[in-house]
This record gives sequence, structure tokens and C-alpha cells, in this order.
Amino acid sequence: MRIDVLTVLPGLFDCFLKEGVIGKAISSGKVEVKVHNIRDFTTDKHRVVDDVPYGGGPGMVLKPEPIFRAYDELTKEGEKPYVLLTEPWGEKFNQEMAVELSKKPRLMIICGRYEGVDERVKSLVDREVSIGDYVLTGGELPAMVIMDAVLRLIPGVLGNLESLRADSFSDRGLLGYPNYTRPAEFRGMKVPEVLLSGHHKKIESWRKEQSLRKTLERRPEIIENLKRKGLLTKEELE
Ligand SMILES: CC(C)N1CCN(Cc2ccc(Cn3ccc4ccc(-c5n[nH]c(N)c5C#N)cc43)cc2)CC1
Repeated sequence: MRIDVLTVLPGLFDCFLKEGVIGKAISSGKVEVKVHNIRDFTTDKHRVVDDVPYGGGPGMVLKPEPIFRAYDELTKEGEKPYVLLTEPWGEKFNQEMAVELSKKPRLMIICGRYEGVDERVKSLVDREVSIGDYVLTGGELPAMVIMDAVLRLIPGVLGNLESLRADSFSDRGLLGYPNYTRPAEFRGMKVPEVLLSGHHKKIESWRKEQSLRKTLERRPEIIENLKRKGLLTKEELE
């Protein structure tokens, strides 16, 4: 998969693209992520990317020309990307969308800033996406959240962890089971006996039960949604 990111703050992506699972996936060539500074697609001496809003109002708006120039330049060759725009009021990003996006061969993520982008930029956009009902200062962190959730689903990115994942709980949006590691007792708090038993079938069913119980307690709508889609097995429903 290739992802092109358009932003006026490219430096925000430096650590994200170098460290951890995502950093390894990029350095090993499993995925390609290119971050482009929208300013590099301006033509004036001052490299202006924003302007005051028509009709008045606070703040500045990202101009359409540099973004369109970037899009035209980056789509001259190769497959046309599926274009996302991060927006405070976009469609809510979730695991289902991450799975769908992970199947696209090429994505482009346009990161807004200031009061957002000129409305005409949306003629390039396939999906306006929000990562949640809270207000951030720009679209770069949402772009990293989206890329993280999508790229971890690309085969080979998680390495051997993929094969260890018996049932893709998290990929169905279920909350995770409790994790423990050594020591077996810490400040009087013991690791559940079943996890020390070495009985894999019992461990697996304990983890499944814990995940379903936690999801039912904290996010019952996820269970209802999976029920409606027939994505819960008979024993999971008991
Ligand atoms: C009247 C006047 C005082 N109001 C001022 C606030 N305006 C709304 C407003 C609010 C914030 C921003 C900052 N911003 C710029 C581009 C951009 C992209 C994504 C997000 C974003 N925030 N939260 C998410 N989940 C997001 C995602 N994905 C935020 C962004 C831009 C715009 C509404 C008008």
C-alpha cells in the first residue's frame, strides 16, 4: 500500500514514520508513506497556503490551489488514490472503516489546518473522516491515527503477531482481554490461575469470555451491532 499525506506541518509525522511497527513496515518496504508539504506546491514568493474566509469570520482557510497542484502532481502516474480528508465533523472512523481502507492499494490523506480547507477541495475527496467527537487543532494527528489503524492490518506489518491472533477480536471491534506478565504475584495481586495452567483451550475461552464481558459492560452497542451482522458465534452469544 502507498499513502500520500498532504499537510502544512510535515514535521509532525517524523517520529510516527520512524518508530515502532509503522516505522519498521516502512523501512522494510512493506508499505510506502510519503508526506508532502502543501507549501511546496505554492507558486508565490511567500509560499502562501491560507487566506481569510469569504463572508468574514474568524481564522484562516487553506487555499484550494496548492492542494489541487499537489493532487495533480501526485496522481500524474500510477493508480488513482482513494482520498480522505480529516475533518471535525466527518464520518466517524472505526475498525470497520480501517479494514475497508486497508484493502485500497493507494490512499491520500489531506490534513486540514486553521479553520479547515476551502470547500472546493472536497471535489477531490472520497471520504471526510473524523476520529471522534472532540475538537483538535488540525488534521495531522487524525491522519496518524487512521494510518496506524490501517497499516497494522496490512499482511506482514504485524509480523508473527498476526499468526498468534487466534480470533480477530479487535478486528470485530470487541474490547481486549486482560493481559498479565511476570511476576505471578505482585503486591498481593495474583495472575488468574487459568493463565498459569498452560491449558490453551481453557485460556482461549477465558480470554473470549473476558473480552465479551468487558465489551457488554462498556460498549453494549458493539455487541448489538455484531449480533445484527451475525458476527457472533452461538457459544459467544450464550
Ligand atoms: C465560529 C468559530 C469560532 N468556530 C471555530 C471552530 N470551527 C470548527 C473547527 C474546529 C477545529 C478546527 C481545527 N481543524 C482544522 C482542520 C482539522 C481537521 C480535523 C480536525 C478534528 N478535530 N477533531 C477531530 N476528531 C478531527 C478529525 N479528524 C480539526 C481540524 C477547525 C474548525 C467552527 C467555527
